[in-house]
Amino acid sequence: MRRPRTGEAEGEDVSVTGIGVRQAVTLSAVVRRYGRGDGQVPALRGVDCAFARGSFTAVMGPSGSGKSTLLQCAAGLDRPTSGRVFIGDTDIGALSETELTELRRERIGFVFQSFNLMPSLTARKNVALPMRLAGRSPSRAQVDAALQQVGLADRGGHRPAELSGGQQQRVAIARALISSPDVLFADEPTGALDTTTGRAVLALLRSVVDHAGQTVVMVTHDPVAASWADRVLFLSDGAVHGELTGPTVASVSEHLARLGG
Ligand SMILES: Nc1ncnc2c1ncn2[C@@H]1O[C@H](COP(=O)(O)OP(=O)(O)OP(=O)(O)O)[C@@H](O)[C@H]1O
Repeated sequence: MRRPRTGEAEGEDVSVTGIGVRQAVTLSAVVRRYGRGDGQVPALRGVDCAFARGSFTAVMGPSGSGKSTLLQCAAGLDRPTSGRVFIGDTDIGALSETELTELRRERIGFVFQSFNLMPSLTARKNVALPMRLAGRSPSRAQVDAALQQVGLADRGGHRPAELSGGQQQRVAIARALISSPDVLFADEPTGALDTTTGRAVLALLRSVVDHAGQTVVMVTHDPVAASWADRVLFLSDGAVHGELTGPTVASVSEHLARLGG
């Protein structure tokens, strides 16, 4: 079984000294409120956490606890109401929209539950699309290498409808990996998959960390999916409520039950 590697210690410190050196992503006192006045919803109430380079973390918690909001803020897809988010040592709140777009393109990959592939494009063209939209044409070899990494070297010419759900998600992961991002964020990547295909996607995320040294942060409701991670961070009501290193299905389920999730 996997175990957290050296340097990926329990209670990883969130202090400024670790930023950019050991941490791929750091959130400091992050608050995110939606809406205004009486209708305001505090989705995150002051979150401090960090994700070590080359680690796989699952983020869990009851529905509405702020998991997706945390991921969106960490990935620079949403801006916190207050607090700071660092990718490596870059404070992304200090970036202009153009700089943030550039940083997301170069250093961050995002995978969604619903794959979000273009139905009319082949797997190869889907994988190449973000780079093409950014005005760069990846080489055929680059695209094929990304498809190879997710075990779909022989499916490049297929359209999404000709692929299984698990294969479609692997194409989406190849699309996220083609720019060799430091961090891959995944929001319920196995939520729409059956157990077997979900396991293949989790094995792939695991190998992205173990073999490519990238950092994966995954939101999930599933204790089995979370048990593939090095660490589980629990959220409840917009705040961090504990973490587990070396999670097992049983320990994750027990912690979730205590949170009421
Ligand atoms: N765009 C939005 N506008 C208003 N409120 C929002 C918005 N997005 C999220 N919220 C609220 O913020 C809180 C946290 O939402 P979030 O989606 O981050 O939770 P979650 O833990 O990912 O939930 P789930 O497990 O159900 O997907 C919830 O109360 C939600 O209703």
